Amino acid sequence: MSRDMDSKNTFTYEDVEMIANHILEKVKCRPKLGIICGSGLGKLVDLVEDKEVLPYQEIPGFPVSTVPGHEGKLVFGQLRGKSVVLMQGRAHCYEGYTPQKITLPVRTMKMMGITTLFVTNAAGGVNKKYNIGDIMIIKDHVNLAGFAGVNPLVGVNDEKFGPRFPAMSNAYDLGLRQLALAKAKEIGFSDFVREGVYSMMVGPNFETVTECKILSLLLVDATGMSTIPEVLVAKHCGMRVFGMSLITNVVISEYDSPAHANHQEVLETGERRSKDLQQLVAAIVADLDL
Ligand SMILES: O=P(O)(O)O[C@H]1O[C@H](CO)[C@@H](O)[C@H]1O
Ligand code: HPA
Repeated sequence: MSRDMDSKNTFTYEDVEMIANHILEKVKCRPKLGIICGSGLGKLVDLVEDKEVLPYQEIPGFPVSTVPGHEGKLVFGQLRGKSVVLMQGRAHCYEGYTPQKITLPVRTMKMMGITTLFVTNAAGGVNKKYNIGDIMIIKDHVNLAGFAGVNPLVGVNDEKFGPRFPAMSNAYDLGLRQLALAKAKEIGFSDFVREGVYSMMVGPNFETVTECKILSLLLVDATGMSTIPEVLVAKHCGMRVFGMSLITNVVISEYDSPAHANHQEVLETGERRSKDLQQLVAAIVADLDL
């Protein structure tokens, strides 16, 4: 397929179909479950057996992540007896990509037959009760980037993907959230697994103190720089969505505090909690109906 796809910022239905077929010609696996791994969470691929790996560079049009902690590979294989594809790393708008480009992999997964999407991310804890290392099951989001016009669904709408005005009141599937909470309890994780609201600002800077105070007033529990565009596109094309944030740091909400957020802390927390996250994802996937 032509590498012209790489310079595109928006993709037609036919473009996405071509990219999906290109991938399916290269791998034997035919998954129904897709998992996007957030910053420092790429070790989730350790759960996968019979791996088939495709670097994003080899997939026409796919944005290549430039951020440490995002490998940039599509990993197919078996996870607890189910065929899956993991995105080991994602691209973000702050890297200079359009919202349509960073969500191309989601539409491509849909076209490859994925019906359920798990999104994971590293996030800063806004809720004062949250501790570093907690896992937050996402029950809803506040699309702050969307308030500023950053939304992958802006533009001409092709009904073959989904409706012009998709509902978002049920973005994070209730059944999957209940399954995740039940599994967390079963494996003894209830003390550090919570349910809450995620928000996204474009980044790449971390939030100011006043911004953190505003997030709290907006009922946000954890904040990051990703995920929401992927969820919007996944829901638009009819996928079932489940989301989890690892609280890698707590946001700074006191003026004149000497502390500051940094990506190294984000990656270190991801590393420290990777086994727990793997255990929870494995337990959920084991009982998932696909
Ligand atoms: O959302 P993910 O990709 O997990 O990454 C989060 O971690 C990075 C900041 O440390 C930002 O990219 C933020 O979005
Ligand atoms: N803010 C925004 N994005 C993040 C954070 C944060 O505190 N931690 C990890 N990603």
